[in-house]
Amino acid sequence: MNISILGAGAWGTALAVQASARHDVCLWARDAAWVEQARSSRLNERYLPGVVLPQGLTPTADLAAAIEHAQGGLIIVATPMAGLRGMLKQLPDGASVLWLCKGFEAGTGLLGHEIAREVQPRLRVGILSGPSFAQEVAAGQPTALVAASADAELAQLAVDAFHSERLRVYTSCDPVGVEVGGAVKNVMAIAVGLADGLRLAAEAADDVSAAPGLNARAALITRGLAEMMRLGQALGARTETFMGLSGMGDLVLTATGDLSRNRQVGLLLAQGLSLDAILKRLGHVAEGVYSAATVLARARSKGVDMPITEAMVAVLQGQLTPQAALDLLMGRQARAEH
Ligand SMILES: NC(=O)C1=CN([C@@H]2O[C@H](COP(=O)(O)OP(=O)(O)OC[C@H]3O[C@@H](n4cnc5c(N)ncnc54)[C@H](O)[C@@H]3O)[C@@H](O)[C@H]2O)C=CC1
Ligand SMILES: O=C(CO)COP(=O)(O)O
Repeated sequence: MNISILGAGAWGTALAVQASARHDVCLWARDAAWVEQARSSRLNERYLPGVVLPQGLTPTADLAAAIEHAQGGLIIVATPMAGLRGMLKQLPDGASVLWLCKGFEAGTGLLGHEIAREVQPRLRVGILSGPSFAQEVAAGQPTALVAASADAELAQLAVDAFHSERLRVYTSCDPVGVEVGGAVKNVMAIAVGLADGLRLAAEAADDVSAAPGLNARAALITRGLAEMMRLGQALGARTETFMGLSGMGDLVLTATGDLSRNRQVGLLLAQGLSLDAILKRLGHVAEGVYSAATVLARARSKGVDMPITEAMVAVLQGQLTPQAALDLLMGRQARAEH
């Protein structure tokens, strides 16, 4: 199959590396200088250091040629959420496209499939999501993904493209649930990072008496899942999706795995670094930073209570310290769990 991956960050590059073992893969980057360098070095030192780009993978800066290459095959949009709308606008009618980004669009508050409906309703669209750190996928470490689309043939095309002995690809007919899971887990990973970071700071100060520990981590993950499900149900998702790879699976991975950029944001905020300094240090996108406020706005418009998200928005906007956010969550009125 001919596959074009649009966006040569960590995740686009990792999937391109995997797929190029069996398919003819084009990897488009907007930076022509990067393409020149990648063609000669066969490396992506900026976004995925140490991973060799196989010969079956062709880096290109020519977007039209990349789109042409995937005619009758598959296009993967691998930009952050902020680039999705711009990419979809350039794709031809009838193209088969999946995106990898996880979030709500800042400003409009839309999920990917809603953006697609708005800008290019004649595309065949879906999402590829699930617990998957790019570095592990690039290294061929066992991973399971989910391809979600209302179009079952398109989800199957994703299986044909990426399913292998190292990478299992499940299908789902619930793009709404899969997208809500991917967006909300990023915000929860910031929250868990924040709590774990407060713990590390307390250990460094040799006073862990009331610091958040493993109990707090489990509570945030579980109550985070409850927030994710409430919002998903209000937006029309299927409940069982949140018990799957793109819900609980990705939430657990991102909230507890130190490779997560969103978790790192929380850990570093708890150390007292400014958000600007953290984003510079990461050098990669941390979608939760940009979509937390839109998750909250979307929840409020549906009358959905999302207290952890609300606290994270206040921390990210500098209105609450990490400790005050935790105190606020602990101080909420008692209520029934379900
Ligand atoms: N890195 C990972 O392990 C995973 C990432 N994702 C999601 O995939 C998306 C991309 O993540 P990464 O590749 O890790 O990001 P990254 O920060 O490593 O790279 C982003 C890439 O997109 C390009 N880019 C940025 N803004 C753009 C725009 N407006 N238009 C076109 N290109 C643009 C950058 O030049 C860079 O090549 C994010 O939404 C992320 O949440 C999903 C699963 C795993
Ligand atoms: O989505 C991811 C893993 O599934 C990557 O998470 P981060 O963007 O937090 O690194």
